[in-house]
Amino acid sequence: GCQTGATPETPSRDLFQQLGERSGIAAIVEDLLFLIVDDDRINQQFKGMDVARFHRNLTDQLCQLSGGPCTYSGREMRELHADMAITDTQFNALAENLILAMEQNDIATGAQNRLLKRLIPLYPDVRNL
Ligand code: HEM
Repeated sequence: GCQTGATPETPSRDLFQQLGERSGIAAIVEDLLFLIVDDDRINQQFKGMDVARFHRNLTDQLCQLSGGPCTYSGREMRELHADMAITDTQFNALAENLILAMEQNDIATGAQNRLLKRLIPLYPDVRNL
């Protein structure tokens, strides 16, 4: 579960709030999915994926990374992306789409950047470096 309740304010908690809590993050991930499907730089990679599972797991991951009360229960990042041969261009394309999705959901630029900063450590795993 991912409940929101009376919890002391911490910097990480604050990012979760700025993203609109789990429901706000779920809306961002939904918009991200539409952008991915429209983006010829990356959409072929996502052909045949389980959309509902992707939505749930990425939402939980971003919720947890932003300091929210969620636990990511999807597959391990390196293992999951290992056979995809993801290029820098494709990684950047996904990041660009995430930024666009956050823009569409009126997320403040500072909050956008703070989330991106927390995703950067996953770069070597996603690119299998
Ligand atoms: C920081 C960057 C990234 C993060 C945090 C991330 C995270 C995730 C997460 C949480 C899932 C769902 C895991 C699950 O269902 O068990 C996923 C699935 C997937 N990711 Fe990534 N990802 C990133 C970058 C990329 C890039 C750049 C690509 C390709 C362009 C990509 C391609 C995929 C595909 C195709 C799936 C679906 C696999 C399937 O369900 O068959 N990811 N990713």
